Amino acid sequence: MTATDTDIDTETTEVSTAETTDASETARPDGGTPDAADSGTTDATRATDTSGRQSPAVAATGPGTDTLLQTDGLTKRFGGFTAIDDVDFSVETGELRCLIGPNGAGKSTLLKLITGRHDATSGAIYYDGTDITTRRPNERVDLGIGMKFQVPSVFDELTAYENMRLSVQRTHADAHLDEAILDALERIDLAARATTPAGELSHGQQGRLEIGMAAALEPDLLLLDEPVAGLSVEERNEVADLVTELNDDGIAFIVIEHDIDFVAEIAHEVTVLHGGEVFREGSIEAIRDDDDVRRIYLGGE
Ligand SMILES: Nc1ncnc2c1ncn2[C@@H]1O[C@H](COP(=O)(O)OP(=O)(O)OP(=O)(O)O)[C@@H](O)[C@H]1O
Repeated sequence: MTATDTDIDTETTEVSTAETTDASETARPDGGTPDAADSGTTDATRATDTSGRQSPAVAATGPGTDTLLQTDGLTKRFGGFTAIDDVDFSVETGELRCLIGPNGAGKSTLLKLITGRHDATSGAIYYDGTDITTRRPNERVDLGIGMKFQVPSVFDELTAYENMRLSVQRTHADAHLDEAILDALERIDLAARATTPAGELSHGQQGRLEIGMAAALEPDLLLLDEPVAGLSVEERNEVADLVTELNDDGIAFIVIEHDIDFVAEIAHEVTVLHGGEVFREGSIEAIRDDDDVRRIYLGGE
């Protein structure tokens, strides 16, 4: 996604973290997912049966359970190629999960299925008591799923303050807006750069601004696709601190990351994807010591 791709209405000045697209995809004017045409028939499992009863899977992510997100046999095919293959994956409320795996394992595709940027070919996604499998991206944002994509999404010509305003105004009334924007900038250590155009911020500061903007929408689950790619060690540590702080505040995370040191610093549990399937799940220590993971992750298979 680039800044110019994002849908900003100059009257209401609105930005959505999951409604936007990157250069490889085309946004649909109806706000629907961009790839309905290429995904083939969607026969995703429905959450209610014909009698209108809620399925056990929906209830499993509902109030009183620890599970915030659950996928059930989730599959995504691009033509004849299966990028995500019958994946059962779940995230607990408030947990911080890292998603690793070799290039092409399906990590980004899985996140895009969760945000609604891709339609599922089959299977289902349940979030906080709701079947979101066919919900539009903006509905998923409203339900509490935020996303920071791999490509920059701040508006270079707007200041840090103006960028942050785009998010904060969605959750705060006018009377408290200024204070809330400054608080949000303080949280990401950018209050002193409030009047600096985002394009003049360092790569690391831009990354923090993007995460801060996504967090300002007050999600319960925040998805980050390679948040420290290209950052210096110092900038990486700042992002690690920020993610940890936001997680301590109660936001659950799914973080895709190749930088295993960063993963070790932040993760509770790690899921390894390989060939579109869940290959392993466990603690970072167990995953690091797993010879099979090392082999596939290092490209030996
Ligand atoms: N829109 C698409 N059309 C066709 N194939 C796609 C599309 N998006 C992804 N793929 C394919 O699906 C597979 C998984 O891609 P994905 O980007 O999810 O992998 P990844 O694990 O995120 O990889 P990386 O670490 O390199 O970013 C790859 O083989 C990729 O080429």
